[in-house]
Amino acid sequence: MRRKSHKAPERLYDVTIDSVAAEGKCIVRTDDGVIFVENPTGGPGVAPGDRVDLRITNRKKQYREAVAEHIHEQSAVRTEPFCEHFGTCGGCKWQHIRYDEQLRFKHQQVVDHLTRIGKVDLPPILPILAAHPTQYYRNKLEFTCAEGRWLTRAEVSTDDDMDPRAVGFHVPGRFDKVLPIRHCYLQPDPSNAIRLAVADYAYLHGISMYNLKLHTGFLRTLIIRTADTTQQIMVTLQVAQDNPDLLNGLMTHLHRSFPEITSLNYILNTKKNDSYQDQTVINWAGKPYIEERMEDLVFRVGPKSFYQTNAQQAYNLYSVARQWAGLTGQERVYDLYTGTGTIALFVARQAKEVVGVEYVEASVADARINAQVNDITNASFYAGDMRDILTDGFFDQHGRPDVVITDPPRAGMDEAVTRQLLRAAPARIVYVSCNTATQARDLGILDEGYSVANVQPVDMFPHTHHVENVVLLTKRS
Ligand SMILES: C[S@@+](CC[C@H](N)C(=O)[O-])C[C@H]1O[C@@H](n2cnc3c(N)ncnc32)[C@H](O)[C@@H]1O
Repeated sequence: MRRKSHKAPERLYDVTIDSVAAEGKCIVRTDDGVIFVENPTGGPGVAPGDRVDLRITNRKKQYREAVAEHIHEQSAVRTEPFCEHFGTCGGCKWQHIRYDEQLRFKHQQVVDHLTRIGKVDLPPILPILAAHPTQYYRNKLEFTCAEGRWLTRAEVSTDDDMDPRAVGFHVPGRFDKVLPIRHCYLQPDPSNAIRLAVADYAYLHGISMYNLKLHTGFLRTLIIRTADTTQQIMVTLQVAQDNPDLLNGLMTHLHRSFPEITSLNYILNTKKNDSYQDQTVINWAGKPYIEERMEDLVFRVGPKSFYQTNAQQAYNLYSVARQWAGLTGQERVYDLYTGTGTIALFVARQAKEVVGVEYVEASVADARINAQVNDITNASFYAGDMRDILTDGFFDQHGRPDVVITDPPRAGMDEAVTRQLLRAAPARIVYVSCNTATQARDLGILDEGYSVANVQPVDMFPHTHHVENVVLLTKRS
């Protein structure tokens, strides 16, 4: 019989957190190697400069992982978290770190990745573009409805009055557990009021929430989109059962309580999971889309369309990309991973021609509509996996690019795509990235033909570890 080992977990006492590492973890460097310290849900949350006791939770060949069990002294980079859900919610995990320090850490992360992973020659990296405001900056939030225990109204004070219905975010790592949110600092008004109205209405009218384990219940998700630039608001409810009475009651309530909602929709999803990209959206009231403005452009955003979630910072980022594209009106620009074509359309008036490529067909359809809505006739969009579509034949058919703007997902570009860009040999490549580790890897390959001429980090998501980065590459002669 094998005996269970009861070895005491390894602990380190009174160590100082050095800095932040990838994915929002912190790092401690010891003589025995590095330790990555998690900021666990429900834990105290650590910050660089804290003096802490650590419990090792995992040992790997190259590093160890740990959680902080006790904080002896708090670092000067700390500030008071603003949200009551800090430590339990998975969002805004850096709100205990001062914003100027968050920016410093993000800037450092860009420098570290580009130098250590990319190993390319770099010009001085520009100061990171800070976000203003740093709260209520998101234009889209998706809440999950679930059975929970939560007070719906301030005046309810006894345990018996507690609402068993939650509308909030998934508890990190738990597909079936939802954290009821009272006030979220991510999306502007009336986002909180709409979410509370749905939870209150469900409570008062006995509407059940979908149970992801038992597959019972009615309300699944609530998606709220707000467009700061036009003040339009879209609400989409996802329900699991075809029950017109329940649905119409709730929709009528929202419609009357929030006349500012310009697009009210629902999705009947009877599948076992909440993903709705393959489901039909029914427009219940208002228009089936909202509009965002950027300079003289109007973008239609449907319930399933992708649009950058921080519209103000997206504008700043696109402006950098367009400036670095160096357009004179004579260039053929390729916008790779174009989504709904926003970057392509943003640069189109200053280019001879723009070609956008993206693999989500619905996004390509949105891009074409947005080109029409804005009277842009020199942009064309094609659907396909970048690796398959960006062939020599494609370039022969649509013309070689003078400039490429590329904005891949977190995984970066497939190596075949990166090599294809080397072969296509545009004069400039503007590489927009939401993951500097994969961007750095790709820059290492592009180094065969290109020099890094400029680097601009952009903070799109304050109080998270995420950082966007724009890199200008110029062809070596
Ligand atoms: C970071 S988003 C960029 C969106 C767009 N540039 C914008 O600013 O709104 C990345 C886009 O790449 C698309 N994508 C991901 N993998 C792809 C692939 N293998 N081939 C083509 N498109 C892909 C995604 O659907 C998504 O729209």
